[in-house]
Amino acid sequence: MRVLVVNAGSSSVKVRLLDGATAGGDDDGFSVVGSVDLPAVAGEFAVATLRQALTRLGTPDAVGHRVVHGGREFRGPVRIDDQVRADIAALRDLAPLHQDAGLAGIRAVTELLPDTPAVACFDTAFHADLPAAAATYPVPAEWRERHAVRRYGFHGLSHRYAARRAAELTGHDPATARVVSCHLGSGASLCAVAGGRSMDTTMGFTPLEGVVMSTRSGTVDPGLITWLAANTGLAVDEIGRDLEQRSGLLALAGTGDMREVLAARAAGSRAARRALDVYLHRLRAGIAAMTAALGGLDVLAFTGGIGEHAGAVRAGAAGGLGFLGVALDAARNEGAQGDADISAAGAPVRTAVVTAREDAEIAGQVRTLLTA
Ligand SMILES: Nc1ncnc2c1ncn2[C@@H]1O[C@H](COP(=O)(O)OP(=O)(O)O)[C@@H](O)[C@H]1O
Ligand SMILES: CC(=O)OP(=O)(O)O
Ligand SMILES: [Mg+2]
Repeated sequence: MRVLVVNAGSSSVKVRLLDGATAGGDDDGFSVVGSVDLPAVAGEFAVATLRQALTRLGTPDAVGHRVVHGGREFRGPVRIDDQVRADIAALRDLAPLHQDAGLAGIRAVTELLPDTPAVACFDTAFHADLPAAAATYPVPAEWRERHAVRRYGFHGLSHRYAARRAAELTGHDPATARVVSCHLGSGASLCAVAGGRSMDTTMGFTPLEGVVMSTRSGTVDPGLITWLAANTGLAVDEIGRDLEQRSGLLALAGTGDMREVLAARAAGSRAARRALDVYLHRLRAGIAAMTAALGGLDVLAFTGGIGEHAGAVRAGAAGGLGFLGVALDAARNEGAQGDADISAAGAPVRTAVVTAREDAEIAGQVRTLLTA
């Protein structure tokens, strides 16, 4: 089955054609036939550009879309129809930038391929069965009941794939392994995975909670927000924008690009050093918290642009986690290209680098749903 995977992010759209006829392999039997990255402007992108891309890539049998928020309704992949599209749109207030991008992708592809079956695959679905202790905020019942306030979690497509792949790479059985998956891209979250199930994760009601990101703060004291609103004249939407777009690495180092942070630190920048120290402090704390949710750790997985390429970040995180049994082989860590086991010989916890393959995960879900 040839599946066109559309991963429409807030700043770019990645379109890939995968062919699932190839059996076996590292990515659920899907090989990438072609790939096109398109710019997205404010969540929209040109149908004409997409048409050109499709002409180059060829005709798919089915389409799979990454949709960030599935709310309470969507607990797994669904065939897209008018009702599903309306239900996805109704969730936009919960993650406006991400949801608008996903909807724009669905709209554009539907226009070009109206008769091709299309499936929505959700970032939140992997976390739909989080244990109540991890999913519940200790806030008034009316918030939880009337406004569906809970911890949803995100990056589920990436975590699900990375946890399984990291277990395989390190000689563990994915059906039983306890894996902490670290998706470190411009957005970042960690996930505690036991036997392929999400047991805890660092993002919550929105993709703002958790570890430090490129431009997002991650977790801050909620009292800070009420204090700012009461005392500074900043409007609530300005505070929200500042926490999402003007915080994180950008706020501390002047750039949200980890490559630039690492280069500036190497050149002696104190701001870059502190930004990295804060990033790693929170990352290690998050990994330890995820490990506690699992009652122990077999495999630590790094994925996403930073997780895959920033050996210094992996070393900085692992360096403080020896007490958990994590230890890296310095040469393997520095030299890692693509999927690799980077553990020190004899380390009781294995550490792996995994290329993020939301596309393979989506294609697999599309095939499973449409052939069921
Ligand atoms: N070689 C590298 N070294 C360090 N960081 C890198 C490297 N390559 C990419 N990154 C970082 O990865 C991040 C983007 O991750 P990615 O997963 O591609 O983003 P997105 O979440 O937008 O899909 C950026 O902060 C970028 O600096
Ligand atoms: C959910 C989320 O944060 O996605 P991204 O990392 O693509 O911004
Ligand atoms: Mg990403």
